[in-house]
Amino acid sequence: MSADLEHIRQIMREADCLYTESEVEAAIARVGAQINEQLADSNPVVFCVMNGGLIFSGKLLTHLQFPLEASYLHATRYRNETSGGDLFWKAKPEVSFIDRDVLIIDDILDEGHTLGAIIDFCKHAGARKVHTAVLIDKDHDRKARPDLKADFVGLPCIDRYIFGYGMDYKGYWRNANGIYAVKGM
Ligand SMILES: O=P(O)(O)OC[C@H]1O[C@H](OP(=O)(O)OP(=O)(O)O)[C@H](O)[C@@H]1O
Ligand SMILES: Nc1nc2[nH]cnc2c(=O)[nH]1
Repeated sequence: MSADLEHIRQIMREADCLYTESEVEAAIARVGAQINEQLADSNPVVFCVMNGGLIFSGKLLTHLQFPLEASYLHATRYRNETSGGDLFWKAKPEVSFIDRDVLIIDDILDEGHTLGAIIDFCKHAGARKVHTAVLIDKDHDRKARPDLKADFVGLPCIDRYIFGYGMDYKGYWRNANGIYAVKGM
């Protein structure tokens, strides 16, 4: 069924901007500097978590000034909905990372099921060390593993459903050039 584009446009018109483009870009640059400090000698395999991690990964990668291999994996829990279900692997990593450092880049750490499962997968598959970077860490007490923190975090976020910079509303507005919260959610 095709989307109701008027509804999709209305979501953007009525959304609250939580972070502007320049605030997000500054956060990405900060995360890039931290990763440069900590991982420059680790020769990591860097995995973008599709789809949401696409924009953060692309922008973050250009800040990284050391040798690395970049690839992607695709795991989804929300599948274009606004509440999550079971994690579904659409594409497991194809680049070998046995005994290598891995850096996982995703857009958001919300309840943390997705990142937790990806970390477990990489560890069981033989990664030497798994590092994680997220653009947004959502602030609430529903974390699947309260001790699971991302190593690198761009920005904190209030407990609302957000979109932009890779994050979608029903598959749309991943292209929004700021971080927006859906009205009433
Ligand atoms: O911390 P969690 O509650 O597990 O949620 C975070 C995950 O949810 C989104 O993925 P989604 O399943 O929506 O797929 P997408 O990347 O294609 O948007 C996002 O990209 C994270 O990977
Ligand atoms: N787009 C989007 N995806 C998510 N996945 C988990 N939480 C969120 C959220 O707030 N927005």
